[in-house]
Amino acid sequence: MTKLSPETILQHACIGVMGLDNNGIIQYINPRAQELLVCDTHNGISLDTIAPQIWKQVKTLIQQGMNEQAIHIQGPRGGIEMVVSPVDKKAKTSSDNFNGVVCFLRSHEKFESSAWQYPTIKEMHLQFQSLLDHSYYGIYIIDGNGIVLRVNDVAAGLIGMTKEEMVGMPIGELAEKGIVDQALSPAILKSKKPLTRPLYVVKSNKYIMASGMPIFDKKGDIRFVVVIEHDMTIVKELRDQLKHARQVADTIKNELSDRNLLELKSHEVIADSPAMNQLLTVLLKLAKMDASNILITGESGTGKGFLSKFVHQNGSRKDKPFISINCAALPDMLLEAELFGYEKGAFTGASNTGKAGLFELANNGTIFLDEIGDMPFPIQAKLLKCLDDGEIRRLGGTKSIKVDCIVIAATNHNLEKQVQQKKFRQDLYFRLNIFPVHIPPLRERREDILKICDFYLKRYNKAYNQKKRFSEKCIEQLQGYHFPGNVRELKNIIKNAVVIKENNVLDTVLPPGKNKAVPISPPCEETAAPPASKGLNEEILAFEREKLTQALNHCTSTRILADYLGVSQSTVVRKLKRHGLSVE
Ligand SMILES: Nc1ncnc2c1ncn2[C@@H]1O[C@H](COP(=O)(O)OP(=O)(O)OP(=O)(O)O)[C@@H](O)[C@H]1O
Repeated sequence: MTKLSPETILQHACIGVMGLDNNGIIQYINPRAQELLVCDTHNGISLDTIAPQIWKQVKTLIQQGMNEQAIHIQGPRGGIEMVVSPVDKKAKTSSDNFNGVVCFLRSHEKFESSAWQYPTIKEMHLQFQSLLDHSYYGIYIIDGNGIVLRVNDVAAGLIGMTKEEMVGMPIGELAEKGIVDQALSPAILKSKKPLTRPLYVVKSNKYIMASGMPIFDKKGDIRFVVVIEHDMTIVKELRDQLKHARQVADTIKNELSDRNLLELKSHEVIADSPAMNQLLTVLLKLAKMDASNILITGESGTGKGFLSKFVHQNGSRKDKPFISINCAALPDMLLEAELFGYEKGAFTGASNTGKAGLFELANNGTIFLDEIGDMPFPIQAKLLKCLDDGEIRRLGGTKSIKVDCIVIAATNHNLEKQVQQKKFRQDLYFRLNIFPVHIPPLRERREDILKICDFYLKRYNKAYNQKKRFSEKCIEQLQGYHFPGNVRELKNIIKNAVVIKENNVLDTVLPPGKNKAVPISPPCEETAAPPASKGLNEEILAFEREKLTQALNHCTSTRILADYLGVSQSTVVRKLKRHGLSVE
């Protein structure tokens, strides 16, 4: 049997073997090592001269007093794995103790093919591949030049391509070719920072949330970028559905509030004109917002008191008290006592138990201050304090009482003018005028006339068991009339006709002399009344006085008197004052 010498074995070894002394002088190099390093060097030559980069690494290991260690180096023909093993293993801490090193060299190519045979590597690879293949997320890896190295099925599916099509392609092409709406990985390569972006894949019609993380080498260059993608299409669909559902809900809500409005209108508040519909919408909003300090202006009979109740009934305090007071109807002292209450013995005639004021009674509810413009100046100051502090003090009382109520004030006066004339406090005006609302006179919203006529005709027909209806001529007259007394006047005209007229067809309902259409009528402010001769004025005043005196025989309060005469309470109070009359 032929004996193989160590030399022969090394000459035929399939791995490279090289022995170096501590200075890098090659003591031995076998043919395979020469092949890998591409040199036909003989012993005695420095490794530094043939492969300076490799020597640099080996030298570092020697200087560090290394143990056996594998390093990966770049040889002239590709990557090489080199296991560097010190000759004197006992001495590990200093290069002085080494007797040189032995290097075992193997090409990466060979090493890789055999590495796959190692169970641990096989296992690791399997785990990595499973991770990629079974991930819920799309994952791909690109190198520092943006070339796709690996991609899983999910990522390829999200883009609408196969894995094979994607591997090796420059990732920038996805955006360049319009497959996705914007680039992520090229931006990461440029900024060298992690980045997350929503992408839309035009090709597959998918919405993706993609996050990329750059991985750096020791020099700080990007070695590769790992991108993880999440399919957001379902989320987007759900969001769209939610948005749609919200829109539907909003529409329903609006429809409901419109219906509420209609419902309310159909019960009591009649409005057909755009102006009134808009006004009701505003009032409804104020009611829902629990807004206080609403100032309703408008001519007498336009519905100021009526709409203040509408606000109360549509607010959160609808089950709490609604207290109304006409500020023009009482003398100063009495008005103050009514509004703020009094303690026993506060004034002559005061009840000896004292009395709560209307503000106290309206607590948690609404107080409606009608004819606020007629409120005496000294009481205005007290009201202002009450609005500012949210508390009142009874007449003759010493302690403050907290009150919380919605305040709605109304007037048919021009309050601004009254402020200029120093008849109304400016600070109170500002305080009350936070939500100003103006009700237009009926003649400026003629669309409402017919509806109001219909509504009250039905109501009074039912109440008085009648079957009256308007003739066309009558409707024309009503629509042409300028209604200085506004809705109140119209309501009274209809009531009168239903009760008094014999014929079921109402041919004319307007009082004599008023049944001619007035084209565009002037406002009904007292100041705007047509000038009359002195004689006529006197006649009217005398007639008024007589009517009032007669009515006073039947009526015990200004409210009853107002109802009896078909005018507002404030008008009655004003006229009584003018004639020096009073209710007993
Ligand atoms: N939009 C409306 N729909 C139905 N009825 C209405 C409407 N507006 C007002 N009215 C009726 O008209 C009458 C007068 O309304 P209201 O007393 O509220 O007027 P006002 O503006 O407060 O008058 P004044 O300033 O003289 O006190 C009430 O009987 C009310 O029912």
